Amino acid sequence: MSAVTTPVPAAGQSPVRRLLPWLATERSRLALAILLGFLAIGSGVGLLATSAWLISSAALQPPILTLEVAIVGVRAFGIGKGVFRYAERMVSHDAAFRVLSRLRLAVYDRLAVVAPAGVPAYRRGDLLERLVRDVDATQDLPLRVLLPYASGALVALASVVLAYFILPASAVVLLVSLALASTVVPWIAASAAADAERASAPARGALNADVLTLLDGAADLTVSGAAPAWLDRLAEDDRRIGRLAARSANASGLASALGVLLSGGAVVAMLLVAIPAVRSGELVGVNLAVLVLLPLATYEAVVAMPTAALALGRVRGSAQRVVEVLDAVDPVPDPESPAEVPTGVVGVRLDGLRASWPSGPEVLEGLTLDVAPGERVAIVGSSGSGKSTLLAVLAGFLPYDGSVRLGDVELRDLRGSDVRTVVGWCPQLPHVFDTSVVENVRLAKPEASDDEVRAALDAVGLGPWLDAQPRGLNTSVGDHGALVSAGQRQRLGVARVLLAGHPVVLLDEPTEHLDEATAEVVAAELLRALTGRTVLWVAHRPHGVAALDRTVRLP
Ligand SMILES: Nc1ncnc2c1ncn2[C@@H]1O[C@H](COP(=O)(O)OP(=O)(O)OP(=O)(O)O)[C@@H](O)[C@H]1O
Repeated sequence: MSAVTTPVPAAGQSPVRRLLPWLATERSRLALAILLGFLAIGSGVGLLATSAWLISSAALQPPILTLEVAIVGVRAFGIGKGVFRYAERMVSHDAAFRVLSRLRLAVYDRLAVVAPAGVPAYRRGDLLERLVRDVDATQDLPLRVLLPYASGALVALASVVLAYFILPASAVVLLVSLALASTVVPWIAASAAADAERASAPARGALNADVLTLLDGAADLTVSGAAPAWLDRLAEDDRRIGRLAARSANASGLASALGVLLSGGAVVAMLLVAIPAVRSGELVGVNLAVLVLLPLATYEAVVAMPTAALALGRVRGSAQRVVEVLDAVDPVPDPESPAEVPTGVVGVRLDGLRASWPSGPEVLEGLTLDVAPGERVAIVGSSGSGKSTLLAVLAGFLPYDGSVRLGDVELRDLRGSDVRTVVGWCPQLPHVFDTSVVENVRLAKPEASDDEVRAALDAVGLGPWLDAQPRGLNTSVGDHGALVSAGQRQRLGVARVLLAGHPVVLLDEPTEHLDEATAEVVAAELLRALTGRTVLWVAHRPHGVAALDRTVRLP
């Protein structure tokens, strides 16, 4: 289960709203970041306004003392702008990364809970893209959407109030221009790029999936002459992402142009309002410069809003893909009050067992079988008859109807993690990690000594092969076992199960890739090492099976 506190998302909400509870976990840091952002942009406005006043006043050559406060103000605002911006960046990124790490852990946790049968059927590269890039993209919600909008709106409001006190009519000019720049311009930008922003995350997922397929299947694709077609497909994926990025960039450029037009227009409008006010004596002359520069300074508060609107579209696309993983249904939920784990040598009893894969047809249709404690049973049957499915049920990865008892305990009454302390499973194609032989086997029992690992490897007949390797136990197996044969890879998986010492052992065709003579020897060794444990051995071929206690045929 999760090691961190993660908010429970309410299903049915929009994907972006589903992220808000995660943001709320960092609300104090985010509030501080908004305040610092306000002070940073506010210092910029203060700097320009004070400078304008200072320059205008200095032109009238007053006694220097009357300018002292403004001179200090210019310095303070100048320094404050940089210092506050730096502090805002530190605090906001700290908060965003904390949220991000919680969200990523929640996604991992979900995948760990629902795996393997409940992992959504995305292509591998696409799932990777969701875990990495899409989770990363959600940091834009606090950094590029929430903060610019919140601190920008505060500064805009403060500037309008300042303008009001200098000349009420100027506040209206400023308010209209800022309102247009913070609502209409972002809306235009977001509308122009909406489709592109929504489509960019799935397009990246497709590219990633295609790259992985090409890399994984490079040899087969090259031999079958299909590689050029896949390269063309990648090029098309790439062009599609390029087109989407160009549409976003065009929208962003359009927003910048409109923003410049608006701020320029506001300066002209300010002049039109302020000059008559100076003539009529309503406005002190030196404040004219302040009012004219105010829209330019305040523009910094709204300049990020179109970008924020575009970022929101992007976040929406990515959040949707992250939420889909978070919503993946656990096919075998843990019971509310789990039963005690059975101890000692455990038998397995199936009574009317029915099981299927999620959204697939029923594979096991009422299987009954009694395996006594310590008995070793071969499970045979035609391809697709459900042998591996039976093992997946026994390992607690698939839900079932009927009854499955481990010792005296019904399997569905146990926690999944408890089931797997009793039952060890070596699948047909065990995963090997790109590390040494010893580390690949030791992951089943991290505290095992080299001698224990070696004994397990001997029991699966890998002793002579290891003796011939210059690096022995430290021999590397390569990426996906590229440096070992299929039979060796299979036996590394079996050695893992042997080492872990589960009372019930499920082996899915452990001698599948071996020649007949080797298969007989390995099977005999293996059965010796498994003495005293209950074994269900799925087999296609008869090698070694004769030495088991009995054979059960699936219909
Ligand atoms: N991970 C899975 N997701 C969905 N369906 C699956 C999955 N694994 C197997 N199936 C389906 O379950 C059925 C039984 O498959 P299973 O692998 O249990 O048969 P098997 O007897 O072990 O076959 P084989 O001898 O060829 O390994 C098949 O129709 C298959 O399509």
